[in-house]
Amino acid sequence: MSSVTVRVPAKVNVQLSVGPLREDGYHDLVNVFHAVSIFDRVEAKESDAITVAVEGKWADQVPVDDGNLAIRAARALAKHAGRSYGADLVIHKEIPVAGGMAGGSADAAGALVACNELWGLGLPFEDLMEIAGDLGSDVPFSLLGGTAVGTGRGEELSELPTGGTFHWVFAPAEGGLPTPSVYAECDRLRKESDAEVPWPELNERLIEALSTGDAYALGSYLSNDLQDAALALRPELATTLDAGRQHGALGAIVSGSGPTCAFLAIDATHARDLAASLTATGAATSAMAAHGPVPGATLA
Ligand SMILES: C[C@](O)(CO)[C@H](O)COP(=O)(O)OP(=O)(O)OC[C@H]1O[C@@H](n2ccc(N)nc2=O)[C@H](O)[C@@H]1O
Ligand SMILES: Nc1ncnc2c1ncn2[C@@H]1O[C@H](COP(=O)(O)OP(=O)(O)OP(=O)(O)O)[C@@H](O)[C@H]1O
Repeated sequence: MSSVTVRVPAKVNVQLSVGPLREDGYHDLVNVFHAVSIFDRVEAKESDAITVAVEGKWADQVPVDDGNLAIRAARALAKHAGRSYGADLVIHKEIPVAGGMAGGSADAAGALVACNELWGLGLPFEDLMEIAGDLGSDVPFSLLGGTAVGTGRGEELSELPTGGTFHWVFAPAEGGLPTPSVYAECDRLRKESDAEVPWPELNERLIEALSTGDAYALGSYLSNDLQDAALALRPELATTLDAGRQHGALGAIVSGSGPTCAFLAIDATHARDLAASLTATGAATSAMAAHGPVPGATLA
């Protein structure tokens, strides 16, 4: 096989509960991931070395050196297989960069699946999941897709049933937010308020809303413990969230570590209208309608 292409979705966190800071610098989470229909494509072509090129909407913001998560993923897979393999990776980028939608993680997951196929390794899904967890907390979910709860750093996943399709609008913000800075701001705000940080618990009502496909209930239970930190770093996001609510969003939330804002719509038509209103009124510079859940990294 001389070339393999994999399609990988973005995510939104419908519940992100952040526990106390651990000694290793991470936080224990209850992280309810939901994969949505904004996709990066990762193509792997036969080569002697591992290289990466990026094309598409956000290409100029993505590193093409060893810091690229797709390169790190391909290297980790070759190491696991115990041989020196090569692949020219081409990422077609649709997921906002440093936007809280796990774009880099998606590319890492895509590279794992594509190189596993290109190199004929035939490694089982569980092995890919293990390598994924070492690459980043969000990478295992990018492989799995659907809707799932992540505990630990977010890498220990259990799938969650969903009844039907949910419709979303995503408004990326100019310039990204680095994930470590948002967690650090969350810790700083907590220290300042001196309140005890509770152990994160799954919201059973949110799980019920997901399983019954009740968008109204899901909208009312959306929660993100990183939102205050993201808003402290980017106060203008509050205006975007308010505008979405005024245009009838069932819920409006910062996606993960932000700065992308996520709005839950009633149906596909409402999502299209909401996206159009957000951009027409200038509340967002761009807005994308999408739906979820969708599968994780899949051969195209
Ligand atoms: C905000 C989320 O996107 C929600 O899904 C994730 O928790 C972040 O996942 P990610 O980008 O894959 O993060 P990683 O690459 O594993 O970690 C980047 C940094 O985020 C912080 N981090 C991440 C995950 C976690 N459970 N606790 C943390 O404190 C740490 O400072 C870490 O050094
Ligand atoms: N393939 C990649 N795509 C995007 N960014 C990458 C990639 N590889 C490395 N990076 C670096 O990682 C940083 C974070 O990118 P990413 O798009 O994954 O953020 P994010 O969506 O906020 O992550 P998450 O939601 O998982 O916290 C970028 O600023 C970029 O420097």
